[in-house]
Amino acid sequence: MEPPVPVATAPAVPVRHRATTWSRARDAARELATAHLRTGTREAPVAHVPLADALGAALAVPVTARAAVPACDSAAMDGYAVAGPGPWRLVGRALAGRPGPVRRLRPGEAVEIATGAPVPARTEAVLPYERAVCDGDRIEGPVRPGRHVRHRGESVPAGAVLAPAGTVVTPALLGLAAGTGHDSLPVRRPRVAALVTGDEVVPTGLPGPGAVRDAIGPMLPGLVRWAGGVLAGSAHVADGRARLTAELRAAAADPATELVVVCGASSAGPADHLRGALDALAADVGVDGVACRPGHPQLLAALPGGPLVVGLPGNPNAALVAALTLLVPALSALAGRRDPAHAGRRAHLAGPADRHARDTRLVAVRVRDGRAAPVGGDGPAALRGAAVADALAVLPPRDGTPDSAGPVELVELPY
Ligand SMILES: Nc1nc2c(c(=O)[nH]1)N[C@H]1C(S)=C(S)[C@@H](COP(=O)(O)OP(=O)(O)OC[C@H]3O[C@@H](n4cnc5c(N)ncnc54)[C@H](O)[C@@H]3O)O[C@H]1N2
Ligand code: MOO
Repeated sequence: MEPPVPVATAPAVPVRHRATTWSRARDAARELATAHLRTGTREAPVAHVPLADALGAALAVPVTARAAVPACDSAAMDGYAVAGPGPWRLVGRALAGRPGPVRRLRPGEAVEIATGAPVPARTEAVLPYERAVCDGDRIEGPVRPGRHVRHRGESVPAGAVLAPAGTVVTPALLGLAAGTGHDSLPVRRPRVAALVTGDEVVPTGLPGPGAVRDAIGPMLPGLVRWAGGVLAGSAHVADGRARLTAELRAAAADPATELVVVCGASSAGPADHLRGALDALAADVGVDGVACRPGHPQLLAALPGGPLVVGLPGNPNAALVAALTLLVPALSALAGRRDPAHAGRRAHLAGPADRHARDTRLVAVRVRDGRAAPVGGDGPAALRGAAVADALAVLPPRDGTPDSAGPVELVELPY
């Protein structure tokens, strides 16, 4: 046990005033993570995961079609496969998934055929039922050569590149992969470990007097997955620099961990030990404070030879903003995919929202018809706004940025 922290004490570390601007911090997070990857210190191995588990992950390598689509020349309409000029004599019926009645057609012959069924060799066109005139086994109707026949590989030739590395696996990509013969996909999902700090923080139930229910831990699995990673573990850490240092050292020792998120302990109070712990571990701190509201005491560091560390403030909405500023850009870069939070969407503000003199403000908004209406409830400790918002509007600082009636940048919220 560590001795209790004296009530009146100097700050754990001196308050620093090196805040990075918000937009620079967001860009730096991606740059630092990309540079970190290049050093080869940590990179998630390529995992071949079943299709059902690949949704949302980023492709680690380009994926090519294992099979052509369609796999053979086939009918694009229900009707009659015909050869030569009409009228044609009906010689059988071909259904998808069953062997056809004849291997090849002779001029003047027709086979009744279902959409998707392989056409017999020498088929010149498919005559849809709607255009056919039938009299017993005699068929007539207008056709053009090649009409309503899908040729092998017409949609996807075998071996064609389906999607480049970094593509986020969507339902459509899952369908495409399955349709071209894949049962699994090669993805890269950086592993993230979380340390939730604070003696007062409890993980379940109604918080008793002086206790605070953990509101950040439950946000992390979704945030991490949205950015292309996987939250491999989460631990509660009681306040204390030695404890936090030990937990960070342990997390760094696991070679599978690429990023550690520390919640709380990020500010300048007597129990805020993150910077002290990082100093003890000789971490390289790349972003130390961000000029934004909420969320300014956030940081990004790299442990020597080990994972990146993102420090999120203890206030839950400040933590969410910080996660969108540093964690999501860094993690999506580690995953080799686009950043889902910063997609370049913009909208006009549809209500009053005060700018801060020196810091960028991030305001919870609902976006309708290109207009972003502030929803309120978005102070540092309040998640009520973000919980019902579509996005965060980015309000640049008043000082040095002229007033503008133009649209503001939006930060997407995870779902
Ligand atoms: N002298 C200064 N004090 C503070 C500053 C500052 O710059 N100078 N910054 C303020 C801002 S802004 C924020 S945000 C907080 C950040 O605090 P920490 O990251 O050090 O976090 P704590 O002090 O541990 O907690 C702050 C607050 O949040 C509650 N908390 C903590 N963890 C959780 C959790 N997992 N779920 C829900 N709530 C949590 C904690 O009980 C506190 O109420 O510092 C300000 N102070
Ligand atoms: O991060 Mo604090 O406002 O900025 O809660």
